[in-house]
Amino acid sequence: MAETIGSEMSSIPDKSAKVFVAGHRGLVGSAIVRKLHQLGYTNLLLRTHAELDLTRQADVESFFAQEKPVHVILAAAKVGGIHANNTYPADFIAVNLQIQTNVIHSAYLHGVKKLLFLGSSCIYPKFAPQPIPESALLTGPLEPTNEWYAIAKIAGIKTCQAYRIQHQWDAISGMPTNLYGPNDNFHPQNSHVLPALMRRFHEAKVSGAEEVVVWGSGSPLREFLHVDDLADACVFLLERYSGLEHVNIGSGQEVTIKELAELVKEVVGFEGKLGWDSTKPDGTPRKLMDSSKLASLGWTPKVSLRDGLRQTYEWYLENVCAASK
Ligand SMILES: NC(=O)C1=CN([C@@H]2O[C@H](COP(=O)(O)OP(=O)(O)OC[C@H]3O[C@@H](n4cnc5c(N)ncnc54)[C@H](OP(=O)(O)O)[C@@H]3O)[C@@H](O)[C@H]2O)C=CC1
Ligand SMILES: C[C@H]1O[C@H](OP(=O)(O)OP(=O)(O)OC[C@H]2O[C@@H](n3cnc4c(=O)[nH]c(N)nc43)[C@H](O)[C@@H]2O)[C@@H](O)[C@@H](O)C1=O
Repeated sequence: MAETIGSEMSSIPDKSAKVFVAGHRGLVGSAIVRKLHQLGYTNLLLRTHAELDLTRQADVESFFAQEKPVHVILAAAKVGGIHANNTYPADFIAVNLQIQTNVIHSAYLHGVKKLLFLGSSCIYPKFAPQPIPESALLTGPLEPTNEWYAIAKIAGIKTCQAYRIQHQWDAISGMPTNLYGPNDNFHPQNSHVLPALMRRFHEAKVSGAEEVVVWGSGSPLREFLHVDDLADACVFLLERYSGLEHVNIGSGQEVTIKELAELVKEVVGFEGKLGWDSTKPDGTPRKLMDSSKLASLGWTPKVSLRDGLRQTYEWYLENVCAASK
């Protein structure tokens, strides 16, 4: 199976073609919608979860039969941080398998030209070589706190590959690293680390608390990518990549959780102390992705972690805090 940029299956999309962005109100989907609008795409097909529950196979089939989108970006999923993944394993495996199987199969059946599936860096083995190349997939045991979600995401990559091999259908997969930005989930327990800390530091600053408690040991390393960069990479892949293998999408910017906590503390302006809750899991010790394949196709990220944090905090103040007053 050829892995080419600009192969027969890949063509630069017509900007008036109908593009279905599944999950358009989430962190990733909303950034992809902003990027598509910015690039001049005029015919976006959008449905809220309440309007179309993607776990319902018959509804998904009717939707595709009626709407006949030309391209699909699948950014709808059950998503959460380490605590949510560890607490709701059945939801993370079942909902994600259902959504992706329904959407991929219906898209294929109803003549979609190209589909982009999004996985996650947690698909790789817990002790994968660093930085992690695409070829590390399925070479070792997974991190237990998110293995259910990872198994669903691995099945998504394999489903895209199977449809490509059997039907010569243009389904591709992108593997984003840890993301952050506007429209993130700021839930105190179920969110990812960056929005969780932003909220906790902000609330501590407002209440005059002396200490903010951060989970785990502070030693795990994480690579963060601003969601606007991710959205840019997704459209880049949709327009230019057509290959069997999934593509890593990272920033190359890696920090320890302790460094992240100190950076968020500074951006928010909290002047108290940091405490550590060692009863909470650390998860994977390190997951820096090797994004050289994407770089070799011509894509590079633009937003630094410090600038991205400042912009996200402004967004949080204007949209989450202001809305709750
Ligand atoms: N956030 C991150 O750090 C990372 C995310 N990713 C991947 O990016 C993709 C998007 O994640 P992200 O934007 O963060 O997630 P969000 O939780 O912010 O958004 C997910 C979206 O999917 C929708 N959705 C969930 N279930 C259903 C359903 N049954 N039917 C229809 N819509 C549904 C949600 O709608 P509603 O809220 O109404 O339920 C929401 O709009 C996922 O595939 C995720 O795995 C990959 C790596 C890192
Ligand atoms: C994107 C990725 O996200 C998940 O994996 P993760 O990278 O481990 O996610 P996380 O952001 O929740 O935590 C990162 C680190 O940060 C520490 N940490 C400190 N304090 C808080 C805190 O307050 N909240 C959270 N959530 N973590 C905290 C936490 O203990 C851990 O060491 C996957 O489940 C999976 O969904 C996936 O693909």
